[in-house]
Parts: sequence; C-alpha cells; structure tokens
Amino acid sequence: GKPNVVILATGGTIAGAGADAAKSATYQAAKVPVDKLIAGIPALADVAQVRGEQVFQIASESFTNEHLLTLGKRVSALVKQADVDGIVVTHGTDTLEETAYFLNLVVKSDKPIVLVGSMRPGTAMSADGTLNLFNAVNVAASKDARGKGVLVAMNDELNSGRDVSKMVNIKTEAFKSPWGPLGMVVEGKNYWFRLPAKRHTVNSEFDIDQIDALAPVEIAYGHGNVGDTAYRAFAAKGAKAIIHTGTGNGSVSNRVVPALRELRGQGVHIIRSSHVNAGGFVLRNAEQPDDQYDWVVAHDLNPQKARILAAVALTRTQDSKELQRIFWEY
Ligand SMILES: NC(=O)CC[C@H](N)C(=O)O
Repeated sequence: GKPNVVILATGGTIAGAGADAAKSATYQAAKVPVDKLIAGIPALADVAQVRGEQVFQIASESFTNEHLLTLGKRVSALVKQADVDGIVVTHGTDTLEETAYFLNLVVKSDKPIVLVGSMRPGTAMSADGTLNLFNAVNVAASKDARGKGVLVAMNDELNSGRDVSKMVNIKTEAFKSPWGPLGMVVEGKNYWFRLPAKRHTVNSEFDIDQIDALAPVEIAYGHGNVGDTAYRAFAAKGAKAIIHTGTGNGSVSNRVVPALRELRGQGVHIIRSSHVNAGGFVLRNAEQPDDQYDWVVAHDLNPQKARILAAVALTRTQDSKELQRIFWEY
C-alpha cells in the first residue's frame, strides 16, 4: 500500500477564506476544516493514504506554549505508531518557524515531519496552499526525507525547520533560510542539496514526552534611545530568560547594560540575539564581555527561535555554561 500520512491542521491562511477571488491578502485565517482541505486535492490519494486531524483552528500569531506542547505531544504519539509514515502540520505562516524549530528540538523520530502554510487563502486567484500542501504530503510520504529534521515545504523549497524564517510578507516567496534551503520538491519528487549541521530530533537531548511546561522567556528589542523598562518588567513578571534583540552583533546600549547585569545577578539569563539575522551570527565576547557578565549568545538564532530554544533548554538546566553549550549545538 501507499505510505500513511497524517495531516495535523492548526489553522492559518492555508485554511483561510476571503470574500472574493481578488482578495489575496485581505481575508480571514483559520476557517476551512482539514477534511475540506484534503477533499480539495484529489491527487493526494495517488501519493499517500492521507487522513486529517483538526488540532486547532487558529491564526498562528495566537500560538502559546500550551499550543506547542499539545501539538508536540500529538506528533510524538503519532510517529510512534507503526501505521504512520510521516506527518504534515498545516500552520499559519507568522509563527510557523517557531513551531518547526520546537518540533525539531523535541520530537524523537526520524520519520518526516513537514510544516506547511500558504500566503494566499484558497479562495484567492493563484492560491499557493494547494501545491504547498500537495508538496508537503509528498515529502512526508518519502523515505529520503527521513532523518533530516523537521522540514518546511513552501514555494517548492524544502527548508530546515531550524533555519527557516518568514522574511517577507504578502509575497508567496516568504520563507528563507539564512544558510539556504536543503532542497526542492518538484512534481512530487525531492531534490536534496545539503543537510542540517545542528542536533535535532533523534539526536536531541530534549524529549516532548518528558516536558509538561516550557520556561517563561521574553524578548526585548534594541534600538537607538532604548531604555531598560521592558527588561525590568519582564523580570518582575517572572521571566527566567530575556532574549535581547540587539542591534548589529547583538550589541547592548550603555543605558541597558546595568539593568542586564543586575538581572543576571538575580538569576535571569540574558541571551544576546540580533535583529540582523540574514546570515551572520552573534559572536561571543565581541561587543560585550559575555564571560565576565555571565551572559549567553544566541549564535545564529533569531530572537523568536532563541526564545524557543531557551524555553526548552531551561526545562533541563539553569546553568549558563550549559545553556551556552546548547545554543552552540542546536
Ligand atoms: N499567511 C498566513 O498564514 C498568515 C495568517 C495568520 N497571521 C497566521 O499566521 O496564521
């Protein structure tokens, strides 16, 4: 028989509907149920035995840690079943990169797990969801997609769930990895060009089956004339780590440094990321003396991905050196 693929639907534009065919960017996300999405693509039956589960029906900007845990545990349970060969997760594009990275860190399986969304609702002219979903099911059904970590299939490209980010809105060419895609999927066949270098899935020390709550981690933004209000407020509300979205090489204003040193002294982890994240990385002990201040650098992870890793890592350790090791390895 054909491979068995389960589509876990969470909402987003791929399940969106607009008033008429000219509305490519004005519409309501999270409207169309998964069974209707599947029924709309008869060609899926040629590729795999597909069944759908409606896990959520939300726009992805409203995803919470609880949504991540619920979805992660469902994926983990399904990939343990002998009659499941691959998973597709349909998702809004706004936080798709966070969920993809989360699953890449915590699901212990080499079966393909493929996230997919769309930039236009199915009601629009040149809607992209149909081909994206067809491609995603093809990838999830294929043996050669195993062991490559969680993947994102959008716009004919296959990107690592770790690296990929929504870098453009409105356009269908929305998702890019700073280090380039892993491959492409064309007419149901995968073409691979590179592999992820970082630890993931079966080689990860994190396991969704052992995680029942994520650590509270917040993100603050660096810019000219910045002050320390947001950092202090996050700490007062119980943040265990604050991702500093620094300028340039994760740099920190001299108006903010004293607060961050003080908060670290109180046990809050300070993790330096950057709002420049199109292919460089934050260098440790450059711009700021991380060793002296006991801060962590986010390596090449953008702030929203750094939040995910910190929220997962802090379920296992409170040690800043361990946290830094984890940021190098994942
Ligand atoms: N293209 C999209 O999916 C964006 C719709 C919505 N903001 C979401 O992320 O769910």
